[in-house]
Amino acid sequence: MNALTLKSATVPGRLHDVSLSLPPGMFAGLIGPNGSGKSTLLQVAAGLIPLATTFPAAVTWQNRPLSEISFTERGRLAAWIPQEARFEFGFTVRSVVAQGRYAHGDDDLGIDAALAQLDLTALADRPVNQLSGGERQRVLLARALVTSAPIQLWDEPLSPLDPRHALEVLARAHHFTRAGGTLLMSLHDLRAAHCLDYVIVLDKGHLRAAGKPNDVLTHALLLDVFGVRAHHLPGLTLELP
Ligand SMILES: Nc1ncnc2c1ncn2[C@@H]1O[C@H](COP(=O)(O)OP(=O)(O)OP(=O)(O)O)[C@@H](O)[C@H]1O
Repeated sequence: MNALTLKSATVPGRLHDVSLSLPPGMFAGLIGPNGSGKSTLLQVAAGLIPLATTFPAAVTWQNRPLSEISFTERGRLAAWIPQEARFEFGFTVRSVVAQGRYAHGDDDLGIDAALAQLDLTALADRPVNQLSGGERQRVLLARALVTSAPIQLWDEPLSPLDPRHALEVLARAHHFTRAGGTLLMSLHDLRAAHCLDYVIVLDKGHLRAAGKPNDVLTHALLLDVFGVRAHHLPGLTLELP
């Protein structure tokens, strides 16, 4: 079974004929320069942007066409984290995280654990629109994880996080995929992408390469797609204590 597939996904001017499939248990990184289509692809995968054409183009979750999955069931099967953690209203952190249980009948299951995992317990009663950027991002991560959805689609979640929180989120993500979940995460940190199971490279809306990081992140590709030279040098390595 595939957890997530895109077949010939096209959004005019943004994404061109992209096909990919991710099995359960895969932690995949989505990389590409600014404007290459990462956010667009994630929103297509989440069912938030309709495809320009239907058959044979399609998005499937667990081998089922998205069009045949009700919105409530979508809320149980997949979670999407937007690139920007913006909140218009001052709902409390706890109530925003609790939105992740909406598709489960607002049962409040796992909310305290998710708050603790994202280091938000002390902030639980604070209004979300008065938090720092990194704190707001952690609220979105907690809301996504509390859904228990087996498909997680995260748009640059690491960018606003400090080193310790970023490492903790990566550890949580690996734990999630080792337990059978599927995570597609966009990121700009190519060194972090190198540590994932699989990388997908977008360039100007086209799928440029996909596969194991060692096979895909070659010097030639990095120079051609990103315009950077890669060197393997000893440097600063960070890990959780
Ligand atoms: N709502 C929109 N309507 C029309 N075009 C859009 C819209 N959002 C993005 N685009 C365009 O689609 C292309 C892909 O944008 P997208 O946001 O998917 O790129 P990205 O790879 O996520 O970029 P970044 O690394 O800067 O976040 C860009 O050319 C962008 O200008």
